[in-house]
Amino acid sequence: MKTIVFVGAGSMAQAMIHGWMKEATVSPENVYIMNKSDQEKLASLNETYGVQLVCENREIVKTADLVILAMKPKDVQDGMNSIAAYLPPTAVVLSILAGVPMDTIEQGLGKRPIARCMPNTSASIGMSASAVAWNDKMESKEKAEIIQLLKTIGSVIEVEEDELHVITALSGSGPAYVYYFVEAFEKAAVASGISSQVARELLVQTIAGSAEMLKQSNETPATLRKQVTSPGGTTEAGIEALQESGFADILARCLNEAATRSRELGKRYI
Ligand SMILES: NC(=O)C1=CN([C@@H]2O[C@H](COP(=O)(O)OP(=O)(O)OC[C@H]3O[C@@H](n4cnc5c(N)ncnc54)[C@H](OP(=O)(O)O)[C@@H]3O)[C@@H](O)[C@H]2O)C=CC1
Ligand SMILES: O=C(O)[C@@H]1CCC=N1
Repeated sequence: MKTIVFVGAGSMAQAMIHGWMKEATVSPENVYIMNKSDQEKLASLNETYGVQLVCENREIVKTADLVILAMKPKDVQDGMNSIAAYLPPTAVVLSILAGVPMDTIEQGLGKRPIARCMPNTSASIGMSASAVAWNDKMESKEKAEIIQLLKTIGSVIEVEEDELHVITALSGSGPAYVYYFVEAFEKAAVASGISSQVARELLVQTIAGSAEMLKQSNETPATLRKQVTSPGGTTEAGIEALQESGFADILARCLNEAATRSRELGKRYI
């Protein structure tokens, strides 16, 4: 995959570019970026990473080996229209759009090898949890190249396309839930007399440590939770408050609402 063209250079494209440049996976001379109108963002990415600008020179799309669709779902048709006439038949397409099915992309850009991936913003530090699905045109060599690219920005698992709605709700949106959790806990700690600095430092390390425990130990989350929970102790009191407040139901609702939105996005922009 020598020449890569990003159609849409926003937050997620930047996270991926940052990850690739940090790991020197891709050479910046081979990465082209385009936006709808935000030239300032393009100039800033050019200055920071040395990546190239498509600008008015759409001819460059003719040299693309890999095109990454990274605009918002509402812009998918415009974005595809802007490159369709230039896209060579050999180019592979990787979409990171929430909800939008590969069928829609095949209709806009022709039957060709297409991958649909759901990364997350932790790509910028090489910690994305990415899931990827393929259409039936994708050959194993192209799959391997895309997996290799995705591995340099974090972990990758191969899934079926219809699983991506729930995955988008879980790990695509997931960082936002964790940040919201930290915001809420920090606010509660400050209200209870701890400084936000102390609360943040302890919370962040607690999350990082717990994530590592989940990765490194062979125990289930429930067993690890029980190891913290002394009978009649503080954790038990805290967990009871979560249970009485319907915490598990709240998270189930969060996941369902986000997955439903992903399905709706897919239908809205066909
Ligand atoms: N943010 C996240 O955490 C994640 C996002 N995603 C998916 O990634 C995609 C991008 O999200 P995100 O980076 O947050 O969005 P941003 O709004 O930050 O970036 C979208 C970019 O697309 C550009 N764009 C819009 N229309 C066109 C067009 N017709 N041609 C070329 N470029 C265009 C915009 O340019 P301009 O500003 O000029 O309009 C903008 O720079 C979405 O589909 C989202 O579902 C997936 C995983 C995680
Ligand atoms: O909120 C969104 O729609 C995108 C998809 C996953 C994360 N951000």
